[in-house]
Amino acid sequence: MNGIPFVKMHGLGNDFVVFDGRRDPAVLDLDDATAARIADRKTGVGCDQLIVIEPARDDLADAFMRIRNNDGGEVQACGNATRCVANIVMGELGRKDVIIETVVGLLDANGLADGRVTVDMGQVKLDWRDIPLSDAVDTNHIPLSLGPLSDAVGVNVGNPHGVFFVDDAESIDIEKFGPVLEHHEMFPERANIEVCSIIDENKIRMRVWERGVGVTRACGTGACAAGVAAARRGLTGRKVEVILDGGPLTIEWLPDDHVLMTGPVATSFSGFLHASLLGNH
Ligand SMILES: N[C@H](CCC[C@H](N)C(=O)O)C(=O)O
Repeated sequence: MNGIPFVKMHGLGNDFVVFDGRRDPAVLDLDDATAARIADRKTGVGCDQLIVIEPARDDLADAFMRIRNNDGGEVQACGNATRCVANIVMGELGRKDVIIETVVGLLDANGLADGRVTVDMGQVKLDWRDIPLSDAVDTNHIPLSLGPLSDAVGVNVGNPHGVFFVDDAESIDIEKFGPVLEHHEMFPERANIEVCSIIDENKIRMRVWERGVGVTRACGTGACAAGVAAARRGLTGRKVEVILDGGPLTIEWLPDDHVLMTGPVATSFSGFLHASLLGNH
C-alpha cells in the first residue's frame, strides 16, 4: 500500500489525523489549503485538528507538535492532541515522562497507570494583551454580550479563549452564537468560545465552539480555560472536573499559574493518505 501513513486518534471525541514528519518529510511545511483538504470530513480523512509530529528543536524536548485546525489554519495549542502525541512518544521511548514542544513552549506530559495522560499546559495568561483582546479591559469581566451570553472571562492557554457562564450550558444554541463570538472584534486572533454551567464547587459542565473548527466533543485548552475562569470568579476551587460532550477532563490551576490537564487517549485506526491529497497528482 503506497501513500503517507497516518494514525487517527481522539481525546474524548476531539479527533485528530496524526502524521509523522520525522519519517515522512512530505507532510512537513503543509500549506493551509492542503491541511484543510486532508481534514475535510467528506473528501479527506476528516478531523478537528491535523497534527504533524516533527523533530524537536529544543534539546530538552522529545518531539515537536505542529497543530492545524480543520480550516487549515495553524494554531498554538491543542490539549487533547498533546495527550495523543505524548502517548505515541512514550511508546517510542519506553518512558512515561516526555516533553512535547510546540510553537508556544515545552509541555511536560506524564502517563498514568490507568492509561490517562497528564499534561502541564504551561502558564495561563490573563492580561488583555496576552489573550489577546482588542481593548484594555478587565479580562475577568469582558464587556461582551450576545443573546443569553454576557460578561465573558478571557484566558490564554497558548491559544485564546472566551468563557461564558450560564445556568444551563445545554440550553445555549452554541452553533448560533459561537461563530459570531469567535469572530468578534474583541478577539483580534479570533477565539475558542466556551459555555459553562457550574454543577458544584468541583465540577463544571462545558460545551465549546472551537476557533477554526466549530462545535467539538471536547477541547482540552478550553477545559483549562473554563477551570481557571471558574476559579477566578470564585465559582469553584482550583481543581475541577470539566464535563464535556465527550466526557470528563480533570483540570488543576496551580499557584504558579501552570495548568494541569488529565484525560484519556484513544486510537481509532491507521491509514495511508493518497498522494493526490498532498497536491502531488
Ligand atoms: N481541541 C483543542 C483545542 C484546539 C484549539 C483550536 N481550535 C484553536 O484554534 O486554538 C484542545 O483540545 O485543546
